[in-house]
Amino acid sequence: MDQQPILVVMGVSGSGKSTVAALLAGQLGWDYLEGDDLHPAANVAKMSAGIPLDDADRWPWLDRIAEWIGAHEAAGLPAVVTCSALKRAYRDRLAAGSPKRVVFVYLHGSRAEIKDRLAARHGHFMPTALLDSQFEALQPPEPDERSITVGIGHAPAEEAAEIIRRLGLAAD
Ligand SMILES: Nc1ncnc2c1ncn2[C@@H]1O[C@H](COP(=O)(O)OP(=O)(O)OP(=O)(O)O)[C@@H](O)[C@H]1O
Ligand SMILES: O=C(O)[C@H](O)[C@@H](O)[C@H](O)[C@H](O)CO
Repeated sequence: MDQQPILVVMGVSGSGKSTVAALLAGQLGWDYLEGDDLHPAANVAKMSAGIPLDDADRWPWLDRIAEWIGAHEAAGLPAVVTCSALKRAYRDRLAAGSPKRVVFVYLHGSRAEIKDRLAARHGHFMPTALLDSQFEALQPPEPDERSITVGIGHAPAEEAAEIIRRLGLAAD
């Protein structure tokens, strides 16, 4: 890779984005953004009420994340950010400002596996009932996108190590 990347850790709710991305950012010593922190309050209220977000809800949120990515592009800094980035059009928006540096890391797992994890997770606004809608919206990365797909069947530290190895990144 010519320049150090800006990694967008993506996938449905409960696939492990926050867990794996925090490990990655810590090990690499890179800036980290939890994408959920940029949701407008109305989006969080909607999800908390068990109503899936639609495109109109997501665009302003994606634009905020794209702005954060853009700042790292402008500064020449590597970074890690979590974002479900479920649809191709969302990813194209996120990568538009730095097409050579954004790499999507898609955490891929079965509905059953993720449902179990969500059922065991507490204190998070996203209800398990929204998982079906997440899979309905999901468009996995296509071959022409800069991405890697990582299976979620391993321990978080192993997933982070796999990502670092496959992308040829050096941990701090
Ligand atoms: N590799 C893993 N093995 C086992 N459990 C995991 C793994 N990765 C994450 N988990 C657990 O699964 C749950 C979901 O993980 P996490 O919150 O990181 O997912 P997420 O994709 O960020 O979800 P959301 O988009 O809803 O915020 C958490 O309780 C987490 O501790
Ligand atoms: O795109 C979406 O439908 C939502 O934004 C969710 O995916 C959340 O951001 C998050 O993953 C829940 O915790």
